[in-house]
Amino acid sequence: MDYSKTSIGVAIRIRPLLPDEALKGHTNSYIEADSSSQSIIVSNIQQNINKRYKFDTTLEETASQEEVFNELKIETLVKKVVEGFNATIFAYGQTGSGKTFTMEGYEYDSRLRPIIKDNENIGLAPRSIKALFNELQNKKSTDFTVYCTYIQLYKENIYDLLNPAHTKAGLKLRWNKHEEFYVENVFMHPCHTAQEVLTYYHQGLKNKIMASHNVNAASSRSHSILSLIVEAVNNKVGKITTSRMQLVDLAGSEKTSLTGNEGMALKESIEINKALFTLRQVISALSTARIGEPSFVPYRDSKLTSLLKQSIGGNSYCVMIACIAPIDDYFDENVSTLLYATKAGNIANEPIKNLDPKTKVIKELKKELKKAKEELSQANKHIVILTELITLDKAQQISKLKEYEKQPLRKSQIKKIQDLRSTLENFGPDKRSTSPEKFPKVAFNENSAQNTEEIGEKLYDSVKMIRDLMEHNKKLKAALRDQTSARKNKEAEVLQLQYENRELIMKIENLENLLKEGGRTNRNLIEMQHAKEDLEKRVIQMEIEREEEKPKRKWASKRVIRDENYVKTVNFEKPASTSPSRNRETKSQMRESEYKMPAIQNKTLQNFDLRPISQDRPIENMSKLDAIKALSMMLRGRAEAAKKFG
Ligand SMILES: Nc1ncnc2c1ncn2[C@@H]1O[C@H](COP(=O)(O)OP(=O)(O)OP(=O)(O)O)[C@@H](O)[C@H]1O
Repeated sequence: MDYSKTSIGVAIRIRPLLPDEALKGHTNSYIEADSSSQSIIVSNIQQNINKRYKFDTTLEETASQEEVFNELKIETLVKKVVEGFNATIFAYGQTGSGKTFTMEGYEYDSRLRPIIKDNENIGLAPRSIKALFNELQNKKSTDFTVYCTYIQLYKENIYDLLNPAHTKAGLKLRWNKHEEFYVENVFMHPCHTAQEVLTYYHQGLKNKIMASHNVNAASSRSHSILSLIVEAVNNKVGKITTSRMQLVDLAGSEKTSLTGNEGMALKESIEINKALFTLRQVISALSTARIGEPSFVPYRDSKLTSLLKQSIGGNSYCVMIACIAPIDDYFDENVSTLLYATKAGNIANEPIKNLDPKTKVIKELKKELKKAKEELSQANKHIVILTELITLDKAQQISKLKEYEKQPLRKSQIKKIQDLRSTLENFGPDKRSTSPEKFPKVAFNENSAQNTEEIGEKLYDSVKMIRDLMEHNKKLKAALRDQTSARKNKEAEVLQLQYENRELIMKIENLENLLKEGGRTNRNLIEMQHAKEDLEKRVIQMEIEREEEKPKRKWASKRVIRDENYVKTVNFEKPASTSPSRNRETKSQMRESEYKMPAIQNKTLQNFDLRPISQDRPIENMSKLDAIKALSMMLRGRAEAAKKFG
C-alpha cells in the first residue's frame, strides 16, 4: 500500500475455503491472488471468463492477520492520523467473505457472542488501536486525548454500541458547518491507553446485531463504525490537531437464494442490500467524475454513505479491503466485488491536515512576526552603520561604506549602503574637512538625514506592528487557554454523565431483581394459601367424620366435650390401652398423652414455620385442632398482607 498517492488504496483479500466448502470443492471457477504482480486472476470455464485485475495490494489465502496489517502499512497510516490527517479502513464484500474476520478476528460462540482472546488471529481494529497508542506515546512533546465512539447502522437506524440505553428509533444524523455529517448525542469516551479503547470496543462487539444463515454462522446484520478521534496539542509550537481514524465493518451483500433467509431475515437482508446499493452508486459516480467538473454523488441516499462522505471522495486517507470467498457459488458476487474495488481505486481523495482554525491564525501570525523581527534587526544594523559614520569625515565614511558592502548583508541593505556611498561621492568635496572631529560631515548631509528619517519611520512602523502582533498573540493564547479549560470541563461533564448513567443502569438492575424477588415471594404466598385451603377442607372432612363416629365412640366424645370441641373426630393415634401402667394413669395424664400430635403431622406443620404463632405455647404442644386453627389464621393473615402489598 502506498500512502504517497491520495486516491483510495485498494487491497483484495481472498479467504481460505472453510472445511465444508473444501469438501464441495470449486471446480468451474478459479480466483487467485498473484501477490508478486499485485493482481487477481479470475477464470470461469462455463462463462468463458479469463481476466486479470490489478490492485494496490493483494493478499493470498494463506496471508495471516499480521501479514495483512503489515502489507497494508497500517503503521504508516496511523502516523498520518497522529500528524492530523483523517483515515478510514473499510471492509467490503459479500456475506461470509471474511470482512469481520479481517477487522475483528474474534470467534463467535453458538449464542453469537464474541470470544475475546488476544491471539495471532486478532484483526485490524485491535491492531490499529495498539499501533495508534504506540505512535502517540512516541510524541513526547504532544499531549493527546483519544475519544472513542462505536456505532452500528441497522435498517437505516443509527445505534450507539457503547450506550445500550439508546432508543428504538436510534440516534439522529446531523450536518455541521464544515459540511460534514455527524451523529448527534453519540457517547464519546475519552481514553488514555489502548487497553481503555479495547475495553470499550469489546463491550460494543457484545451489543452488535448478529445472526446465522446458510452462508455464515455468525453474520453481521449491521454496518459498524469504530471511530478514534485524536486530539493532539503540541506543547512546543502550540499546535492543535484533531483527526479521526475510522474502522468500518460493512454488513455483507446477500443473495437470498444462497442465504435461505425468509420472513424478518429476508426484510433485513433487503435493507442491508439497499445501503450497499447506495454505496456502490457513490463509488460509481465518484470513479467517473472528472476533476474540476461538478457531478452528483448520492451520498444522502443512505446514512452509511452520508457518514462515509469524507472517507470516499473526501479529505481522508482511505483503504478498501475487498474480501473474496473463492467458491463457485459466489463467483458472480466476487466478480462484482472486484469491479467495485477497481472503481474505488480510481476515486481521488484529497487528504488535508485538520488544523484547529485558531492554530492556523497563530501559525500565520507567527510567520509575520518572524518577518517583522528580521526587518527590525536589519534596521538596527543600518542604524549602527549610520551612527558609526556620523563621527567620520567624508573620505572615511566612503571607505567605511565600502567595507560594509563586502559584509554578508541582505541585498536590499547592501543596495542602501551603495546608494548612500554614491550620494556621498557625488556631493562634492567636504568644505569643513579641516575639523572633522568637531563637525561630523554626514550629520549635516541632507540626504543622510532623509535616510535616517526614513529608517526611523520604518523602525517605528515595525515596532508598532510587532507590538500589535504580540498583543494579538496574547489574545489568541488566552482564547486557547479558555478553550482548553472548556474542553476539560466538558470531559468532566461527560465522565459525570457516564457515572450517572452507570448508576441508573445499576438501579434498574436492582429494581428488576426486586421485581423477580417479589414474584418469587408472591408464589410462596400463593402456595401457602393453597396449603391453607387444603387444611380447611380437611377440617370440614374431619367434622363430617366426627359426626359419623359419634355413636360408636362415646367415651372419647365425652372427653372431647369436656376439653375442646371437635378434637375427637381427628384421626389420632389411639393410646395403648393394654399396658398396665397405662391403666394407672390419671385422667388428665391420659388426655395429655392421648391427644399429643402424631409425629408425622408435626413434621408437616413444621414446614410452615409456625414458631412465631405463640412464644409461650409452641405448636408442638398444641392440640391438633388448635394447631390447625392457628395455622389457618396465620395463613389468612399472610394472604391478606400479600394482597395489601401486592
Ligand atoms: N482469512 C481467513 N482465515 C480463516 N478463516 C476465515 C478467514 N476469513 C474468514 N474466515 C472464516 O469465514 C467465516 C466467515 O467470515 P466472516 O464472518 O468474517 O464473514 P463476513 O464477510 O464478515 O460475513 P457477514 O457479512 O455475513 O458478516 C468465519 O467463520 C470466519 O472465521
